[in-house]
Amino acid sequence: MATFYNQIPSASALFSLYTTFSAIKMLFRTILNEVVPLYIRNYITVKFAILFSTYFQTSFTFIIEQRWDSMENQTFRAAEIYLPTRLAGLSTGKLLVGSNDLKNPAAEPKLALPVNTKIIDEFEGIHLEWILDSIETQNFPYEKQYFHLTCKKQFREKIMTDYFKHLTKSAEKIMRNREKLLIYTYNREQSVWKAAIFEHHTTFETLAIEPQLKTTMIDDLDSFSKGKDFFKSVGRAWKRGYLLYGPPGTGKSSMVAAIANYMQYNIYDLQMQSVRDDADLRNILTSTKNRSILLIEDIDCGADSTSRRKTKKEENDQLQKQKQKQDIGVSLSGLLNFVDGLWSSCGEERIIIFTTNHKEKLDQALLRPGRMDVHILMGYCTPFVLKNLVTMYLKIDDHVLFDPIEKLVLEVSVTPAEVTQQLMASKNADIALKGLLEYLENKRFKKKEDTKVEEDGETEDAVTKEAET
Ligand SMILES: Nc1ncnc2c1ncn2[C@@H]1O[C@H](COP(=O)(O)OP(=O)(O)OP(=O)(O)O)[C@@H](O)[C@H]1O
Repeated sequence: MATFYNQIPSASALFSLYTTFSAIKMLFRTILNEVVPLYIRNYITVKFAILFSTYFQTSFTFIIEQRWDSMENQTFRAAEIYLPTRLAGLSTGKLLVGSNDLKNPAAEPKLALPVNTKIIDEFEGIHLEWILDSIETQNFPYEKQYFHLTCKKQFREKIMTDYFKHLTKSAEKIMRNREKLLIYTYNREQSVWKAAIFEHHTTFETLAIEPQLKTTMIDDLDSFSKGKDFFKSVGRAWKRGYLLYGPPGTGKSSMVAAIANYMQYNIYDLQMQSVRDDADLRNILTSTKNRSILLIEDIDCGADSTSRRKTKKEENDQLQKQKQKQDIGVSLSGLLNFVDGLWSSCGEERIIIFTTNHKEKLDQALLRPGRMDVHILMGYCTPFVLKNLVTMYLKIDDHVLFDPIEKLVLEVSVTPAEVTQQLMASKNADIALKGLLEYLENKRFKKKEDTKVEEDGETEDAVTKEAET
């Protein structure tokens, strides 16, 4: 009777079987490699893989890349905003935590998306798995990230039609309720925008400007933010351009802060010097988000259009500026053309703000009608602005020194920055206002002196000319 032990082949029989099988396998592989060309072998392998995945795979994966058609992919952006809300309380295995709140180091750290970690979401009972992945590429200026969103194959349509809508709507809601605004500056070395928390507390309530200007600005911003359909109906891009001009210290930056706080828009603060060329500019602009402000300060580095003879120093300055302009590879009007063209096709709800201390020096291309929608003069203090500042800083609305100070404000050009500096000198209204009065009197005295020197100079010139002739 054959026992179990009798049926087990001997070790030598097993070894000879193994060597025979290996030899056949090697022979088959050699024939295959020599007879069948590589591309046919690859083709067969791919076909097999597709066949197996189609018939046996039950899941479906959406891939969401950072860029879409060389623009920032808004679906990717929405996922980036939405997914951190799915992290708290979930056992993802690992979490990224951090804070960039410099003002409050003890602030509770925020959660961010770790790379290569599964994040689970659920939508109308459908189980979804998100993974953020990244690869380094040579073509892309920095690491390229993308999301994998996996669901059961049968829910593919539902996810396409309903879940992505839910994702973008949720992201929009989160953005609207976000408590802190961000200010981005462009890092030329890494070709990325770097964010910091924007904590400029100026609002339209604390900005001392003429009431008419305040109302105009607020109305303009309101109609802009509600103007999606209007802009569409007249075939224009949903964007608004403001040119803020006026002497230093008249509140141009404060106005930008008031606009950002009112609209709840992040600011992209662009230094033209950090732009290398058109390709760089395209990258810079396409990586800015909707509902934001593109701010370009002190743009008066264009050619001086005034006919006044320049001093040696001014000529040197201009040469330097022209050189810088060549170095940066894009001109301001080039930027404008770009913004007009590019943002008309891809951006929505954008504000662009230029500031300058010398409107008269600006390139005419900038001032052409239709370029900057609204030109706003941020001027010297008027009696109204002065009173407004005093009320804000000293919490008083009347004082015996008001009258002489108001008269002086009409005589000398004083900026709100100068006035606030004097008002900050003391919390005591008598001391602060006395200081302001003296400051203005000094200014008036200096102005008179300067006028006298100028007049004397002109008389001397006339006398010299007469003597020469
Ligand atoms: N209209 C204003 N209302 C209230 N505060 C103001 C106003 N203008 C200026 N200030 C005060 O003066 C400071 C400097 O003003 P700001 O930087 O806004 O001026 P600016 O016109 O942008 O100057 P620059 O051209 O030098 O950049 C502000 O921090 C603010 O305290």
